[in-house]
Amino acid sequence: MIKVLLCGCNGSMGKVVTDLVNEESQMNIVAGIDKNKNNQYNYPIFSSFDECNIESDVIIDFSHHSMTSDLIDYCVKSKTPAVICTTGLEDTVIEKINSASKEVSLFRSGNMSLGVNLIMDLAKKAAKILKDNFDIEIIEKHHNKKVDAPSGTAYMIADSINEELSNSKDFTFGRHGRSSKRQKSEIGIHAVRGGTIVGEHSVIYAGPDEIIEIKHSAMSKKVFASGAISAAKFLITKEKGLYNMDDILK
Ligand SMILES: NC(=O)C1=CN([C@@H]2O[C@H](COP(=O)(O)OP(=O)(O)OC[C@H]3O[C@@H](n4cnc5c(N)ncnc54)[C@H](OP(=O)(O)O)[C@@H]3O)[C@@H](O)[C@H]2O)C=CC1
Ligand SMILES: O=C(O)C1=N[C@H](C(=O)O)C[C@H](O)C1
Repeated sequence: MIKVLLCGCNGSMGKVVTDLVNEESQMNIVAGIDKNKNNQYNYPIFSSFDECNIESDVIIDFSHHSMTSDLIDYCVKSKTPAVICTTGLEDTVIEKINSASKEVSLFRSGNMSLGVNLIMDLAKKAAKILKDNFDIEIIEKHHNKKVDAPSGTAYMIADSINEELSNSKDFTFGRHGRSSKRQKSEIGIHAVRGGTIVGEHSVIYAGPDEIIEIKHSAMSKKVFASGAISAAKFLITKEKGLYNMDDILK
């Protein structure tokens, strides 16, 4: 039985992960971490890693960026692998994850769905073929409870396109103003928030007299929870290191 510690267990994603793990025969949540200790589950909830005295085989984290640094300290100290799905991480925390992965196995992805990881490949390929003749804009749409903007996925897509173009692009976030004419080197990134939109990402390539659009829509939060559960099963078989969805999909 794989013992899971679920970080952010009382959040929207925490609830979906709990329901899906309950359907698994070889996996079980042994404890949760959440600042809100209101308990609707059959496992104990701790408000911090310091309080947590229950051993686990793997951590699944859908919580808040302010928690990630403590999560990494706990992973290193307890040698527990973690699937980090939380977005909005500061650069210093990303660096901390990268160096901690020399001591423990960590998996990080801003989007745990199969589809987004496929469109990242398509987006890179399109950018390479279309080169400088096409302006690239990314539009992401999410529910009105989302804390961070732009989304982790929008950053992932923009970074992978930029890498493909030898890091020649700058990111412009939510363009506005009287003198805000688009520059050739820009990738525009725009965040829309409203209602219960689960998560939509479009990459638009606007060229002379034609437009190409690559789009992914998540229809429920289950795709992310199920991706995180698959990543947890994958991670516990791996040596220390940093992994992402590419490692599962290849
Ligand atoms: N990689 C992926 O595929 C996906 C990533 N995400 C990311 O996962 C994260 C969680 O998303 P979601 O479930 O929608 O968010 P929620 O806000 O619904 O859930 C987060 C939970 O963490 C709790 N929390 C907040 N701050 C702390 C803290 N400092 N210590 C302990 N617990 C804390 C919240 O408590 P309270 O409500 O009291 O603040 C809440 O219960 C986000 O970063 C989101 O972007 C989401 C979906 C997919
Ligand atoms: O907060 C969310 O809901 C989501 N967050 C992730 C992100 O920031 O990209 C992934 C998904 O789109 C849902």
